[in-house]
Amino acid sequence: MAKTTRVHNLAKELGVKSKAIVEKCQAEGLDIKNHMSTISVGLAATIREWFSEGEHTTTVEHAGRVDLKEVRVEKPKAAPPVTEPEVVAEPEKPTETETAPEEAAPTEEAPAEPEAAPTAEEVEEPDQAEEAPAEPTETEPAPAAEAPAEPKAEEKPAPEKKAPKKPKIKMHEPPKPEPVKPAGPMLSKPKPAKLSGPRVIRVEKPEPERKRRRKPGRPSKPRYDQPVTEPLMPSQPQPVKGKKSKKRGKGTPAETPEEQMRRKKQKRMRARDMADRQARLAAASGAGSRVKPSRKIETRKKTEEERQAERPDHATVSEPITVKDLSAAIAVKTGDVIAKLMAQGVMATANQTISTEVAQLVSMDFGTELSVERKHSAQELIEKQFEEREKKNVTRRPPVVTMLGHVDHGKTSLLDKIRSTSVASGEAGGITQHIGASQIVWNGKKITFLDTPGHEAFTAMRARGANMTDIVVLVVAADDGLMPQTIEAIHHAKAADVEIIVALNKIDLPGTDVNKVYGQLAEHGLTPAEWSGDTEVVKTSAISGEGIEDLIEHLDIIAELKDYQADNKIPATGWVIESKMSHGQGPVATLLVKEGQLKKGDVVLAGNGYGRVRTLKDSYGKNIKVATPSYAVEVSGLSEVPTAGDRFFCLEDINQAKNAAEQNLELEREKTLSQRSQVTLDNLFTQIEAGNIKELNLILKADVQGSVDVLIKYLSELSTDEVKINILHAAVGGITEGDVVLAEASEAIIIGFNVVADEKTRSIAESKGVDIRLYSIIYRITEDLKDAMVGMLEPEYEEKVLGTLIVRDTFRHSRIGTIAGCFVKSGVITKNSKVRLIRNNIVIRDKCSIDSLKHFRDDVREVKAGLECGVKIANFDDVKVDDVLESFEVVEVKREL
Ligand SMILES: Nc1nc2c(ncn2[C@@H]2O[C@H](COP(=O)(O)OP(=O)(O)OP(=O)(O)O)[C@@H](O)[C@H]2O)c(=O)[nH]1
Repeated sequence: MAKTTRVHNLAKELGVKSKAIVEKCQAEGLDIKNHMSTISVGLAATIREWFSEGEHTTTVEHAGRVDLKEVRVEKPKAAPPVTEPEVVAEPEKPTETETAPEEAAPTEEAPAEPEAAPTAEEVEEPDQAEEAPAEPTETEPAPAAEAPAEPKAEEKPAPEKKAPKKPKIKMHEPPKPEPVKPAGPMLSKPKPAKLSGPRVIRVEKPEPERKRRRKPGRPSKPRYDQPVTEPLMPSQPQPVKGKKSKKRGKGTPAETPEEQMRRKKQKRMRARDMADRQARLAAASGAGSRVKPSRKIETRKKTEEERQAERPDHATVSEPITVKDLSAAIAVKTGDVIAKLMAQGVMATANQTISTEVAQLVSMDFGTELSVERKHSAQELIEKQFEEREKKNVTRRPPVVTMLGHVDHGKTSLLDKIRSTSVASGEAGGITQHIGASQIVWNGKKITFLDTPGHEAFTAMRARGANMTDIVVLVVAADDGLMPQTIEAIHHAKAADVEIIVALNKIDLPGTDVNKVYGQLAEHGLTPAEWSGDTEVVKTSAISGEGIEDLIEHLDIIAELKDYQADNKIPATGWVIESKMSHGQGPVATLLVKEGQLKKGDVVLAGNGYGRVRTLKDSYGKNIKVATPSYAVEVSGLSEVPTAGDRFFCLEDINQAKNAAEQNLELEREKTLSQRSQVTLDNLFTQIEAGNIKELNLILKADVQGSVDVLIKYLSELSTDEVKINILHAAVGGITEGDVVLAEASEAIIIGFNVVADEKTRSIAESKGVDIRLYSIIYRITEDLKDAMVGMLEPEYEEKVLGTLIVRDTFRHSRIGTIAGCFVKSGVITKNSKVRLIRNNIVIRDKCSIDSLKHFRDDVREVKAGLECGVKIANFDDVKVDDVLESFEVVEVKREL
């Protein structure tokens, strides 16, 4: 690096006044303020030239001479001539300068030849042009712009070029009679240091460039080193900030096209960097960024707006839909989606699945229309594969007939008569409890019968049965006529688009009014053929056997007309009619073959179950080898008990069956989870608002009948125009599992007044999401319900049960009172916990403090499950053996409305 000196040191060296140097420098436009200012080596060399006597020999310096007489200090002896050490010091650094002393000789010796001054074009290097300020130089005769490392310039004798316009020096005019002497052969005074000045000038050239960058708006001062390419005084107006960049952008005339390209490229890259940075800041939403607060807010706002704009109008997701999937599809934060779901009364975490309907509702709230693509399960793919199979052996198959009708109208008896068995007499309670199936052969033709239960509770199964069937025999007792379930059966049969034939049963009974029944049938779209309608009505008697053959004949005629067909050679498929877990055989299923053949040893997929067919039995319990279309067979060998109505498939690969069965199980579980959205007091208001609830179902359990009656009265009065209070069940006693099941099925809330739910019931309720509310003050129940219905349920405290204790013995102490000797059945009891005393599921005493808790003789803080302890309930002594103590703590609950 260049060594520097100070003005006063240099003045001392030259024997001149510091002030003279300062003034001279300032006159030349240099930034030298006072005698303490630092001077670079190059400048020092220049100054030495200025203050030398007639040895102004450099090729680049054209500043006015200094009148040394004026500026010399009083004691000339103190001013030594230019010293050698200075000269030696300079060449220490760059290698170029090392050669300077040697190269100086020819330069010094060379006579100054102004004509020989090279033009700017000749001497300018491209690099220099780029680094140099943008002031134009083309019109100026360039001073010797020799680079230190440029041998070409050094070889040439340094010509004295034309001096550019010189700045006016205020201090003094150069003496007229003494024109500038060209550097002459002054061998007697060899001062090589003088020549090193201009060389060093080139080395330090980048410095002024840096300064200019720092203060781009300021007019640039002429630099001492500027003669390299331009005169010291600017010949043009000073560039201002904007102009400068513009100028640079266009490129100086000295710039080559490559340089211009390079500069443009750099500019583009800088712009891209800035854009990237802005993007990163925006993506980080300002968090952790070093952006100024004002700008941060601006960025965040912009981001939110952008998000709004980025939300798609339409999105597509595949089932099953998790909250995460939905948020990704509609470009909304998962937290926001969860909040929206909560507002709709659906509690779900990011990874939980939600129903399609709920997902679409949420999407609409965010302004996105959601399409849901059904993801094809393995079973669906198998189904498709089966449907596309080539059928080469299509033949007629027996019709599948289902007996439908009202309870006790004689379905089973009729079927029994048909197949000449005695199934009806063997049934428990006289009610058909499950779907049975049988096949009869009549005149060499087969007919398959499905016997469906007629009870209301089995409506769903009956509906499934109707879908499997070809012909429905609507059994109507002639004495009863059409009953509610008969009408329902008609609707099911019509919806399934199957043939309907009416068996007007019990025709043997006296006093039956056939025309009345005909009229009823006609009312429901089944006008009898006798009345010129399309419906065949066969008068039958399961007792006398009247009309049985006629009925079978009619069935056969319909089958012939419809020509039911199937391929009986391909792998079988069909439905599960019924299933059970057999003690000896494991899962057993009754399958109705729709198509193909089912053999012993076949791999079967049926709902969640799969396996090889171990046994194959017909409806009479006889082992058979193969079942063909319309056959109902009982199979064993499945891994799980399938559900009635499940489709079954015969597959070649047991692994395929296994995978599909496992997937079915998983899908079923997800479906159950996504469908569950129990009503609770917390989400009641939102459910009401969302229109999900029009009736609030309640189950009331209380300690005494009086409480039940009062509660029914008070709670019924809470009904409003929006919500009707519907008390499903009200009874005396503790809350049972049955109450929870009923509450789950009917979306009800359980209210317990002075009663509790036992541990098992509580855990079932928790798993099913059933809300159980326990109270000991009636008005609190009404208040809570009222508040919940208007969405004003206050955050409050909830009791968290810690443990359950059984009182095994009691000890009377004259001073303390009755101590309950307890066994901690579950959980824990702590000294600080509250207890309630329960006798026969009725709360006898609630929220009691504990006076003392002992384990043997020791006072303890807590006693855990499996240990015994002594509990003294504060201010209460009526403790009895077998009482239950429930320990609990009161915790604050934040409601999420
Ligand atoms: N007199 C007379 N009684 C009949 C006739 N058919 C059935 N019954 C009687 O009606 C009662 C009910 O018969 P079921 O065959 O069990 O009737 P269901 O429709 O199968 O009844 P669920 O299985 O409960 O749906 C029995 O006592 C039968 O003996 C009939 O044609 N004439």
